[in-house]
Amino acid sequence: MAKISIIGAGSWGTALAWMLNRSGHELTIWSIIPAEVEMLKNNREHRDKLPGVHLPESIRITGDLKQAVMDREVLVLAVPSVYTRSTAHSMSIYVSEGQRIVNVAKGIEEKTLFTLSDIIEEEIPQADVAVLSGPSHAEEVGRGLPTTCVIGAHTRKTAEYLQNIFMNEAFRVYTSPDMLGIELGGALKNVIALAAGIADGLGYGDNTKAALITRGMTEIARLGMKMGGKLETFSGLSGIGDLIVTCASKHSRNRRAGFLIGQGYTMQAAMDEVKMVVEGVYSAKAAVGLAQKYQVEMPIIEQVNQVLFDGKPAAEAVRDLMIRDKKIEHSDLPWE
Ligand SMILES: NC(=O)C1=CN([C@@H]2O[C@H](COP(=O)(O)OP(=O)(O)OC[C@H]3O[C@@H](n4cnc5c(N)ncnc54)[C@H](O)[C@@H]3O)[C@@H](O)[C@H]2O)C=CC1
Ligand SMILES: O=C(CO)COP(=O)(O)O
Repeated sequence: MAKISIIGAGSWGTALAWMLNRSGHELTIWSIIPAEVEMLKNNREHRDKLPGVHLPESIRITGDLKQAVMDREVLVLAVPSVYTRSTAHSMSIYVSEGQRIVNVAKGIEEKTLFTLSDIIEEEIPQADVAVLSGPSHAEEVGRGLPTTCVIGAHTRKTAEYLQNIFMNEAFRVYTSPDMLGIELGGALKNVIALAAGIADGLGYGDNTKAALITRGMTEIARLGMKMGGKLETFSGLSGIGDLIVTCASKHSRNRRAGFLIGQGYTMQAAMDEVKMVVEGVYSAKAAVGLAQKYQVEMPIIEQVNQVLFDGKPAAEAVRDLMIRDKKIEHSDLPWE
C-alpha cells in the first residue's frame, strides 16, 4: 500500500482521497485554505463541494505543504488549473528526484498555452509527472459507482505503477503513452460542454446536443492531432468519453454554467452560482490561442468565446454556426 497525498481539497481531490483510502492506501489531503482544512477536520465531509461523502479519520487533513509532499510515493495534484503553476512552484523544494506526481486537473495555461503537465515539469523538473483523466465526476466516484479513466505517463513503468495504485473494483484504469492527447481532450471538452449547456439553456433539443458533441470532438481532434496527440486518444475515455459525460451529466459544472448563460446569466453570475471551478471559461481563450497558433478551424470554440467574453447573444452564436459555409463532413474523405 502506498503513501499518497492529494494536493487540493475541492470536490475531485476529496473524492479521490475517499476512493484511494478505500483501497487501503495511506491518504493525506492538503489545502491552501486554512478554513477548508479546519472544516474538513471538524466535519470529515466537504459539505459545499462533495456533500454526503464521509472522510474516515484515517485520512489526514493538513495545511502544511512540506508535510504533505515529503516522503509520499505519489502526489495527486488536484487544484484548479489556474493554481497549478503557483502550487507546483510552492511544492517544488520538497519534491525528491523521481517522485511521482499525477495531475488530475483539466486545463491549458492561457498565457503560455502550456498543458498542465508542461507547467509542472517546468516548475518541478525533478518529478516524474503523469496525468489521470476520463469521464469521472467526483459525485459518482465518491459513491463508488463504476468509473473508468486513463493514466498517461512518459514510461510504461510509471503508468503501470500508477494503474496498480488507482485501480479497484469500482475504478478501472487504462494506461497510455499519449499524455498530450489525454490533456488536450480533458481541457478542450470543457469548452464544448459550455456550448452544450448553453444549447440546453436556450431550450434546444437532443439533436443540437448530439451535433455539438460530434462536431466539438472533430474540432478537438483536429487541433489535438496537429499538435501531436493521437486519434485513438480522442476516440477514447479522455476524449469522446469525457466529452459525453460533461455535455450530458447533471453533475457537470461546465454544462451547468453554460445552461445558466443560455438562460441569460452573465459568465460571472453563472460561475458564482455553480460555486465550483468552471474550467471551460479558463480554457476557452487558450483554445482560440492554440487554434491560431496551429492554424486550425474551431468554429464552436470561437463562438463560445464570443458569448463568454464579447457579450454575443447565445442564440445568435448558434445561428452563426448553422449558417456557416457548406462543408464536406470529413475533409480527409473527398470523392476523387
Ligand atoms: N469535480 C470533478 O468531478 C472533477 C474535476 N476535475 C478537475 O479537477 C480540478 C479541480 O476541480 P474541483 O475539485 O472540481 O474544483 P473545486 O472548485 O471543487 O475545488 C477547488 C479547490 O481548489 C483549492 N484551491 C482554492 N484556491 C487555491 C489556491 N489559490 N491555490 C491552490 N489551491 C486552491 C481548494 O482546495 C478548493 O476547494 C479541475 O481542473 C477540474 O476540471 C477532473 C475530474 C472530475
Ligand atoms: O471533468 C470532469 C468530469 O470528467 C468534471 O468537469 P465538469 O464538472 O464540468 O463535467
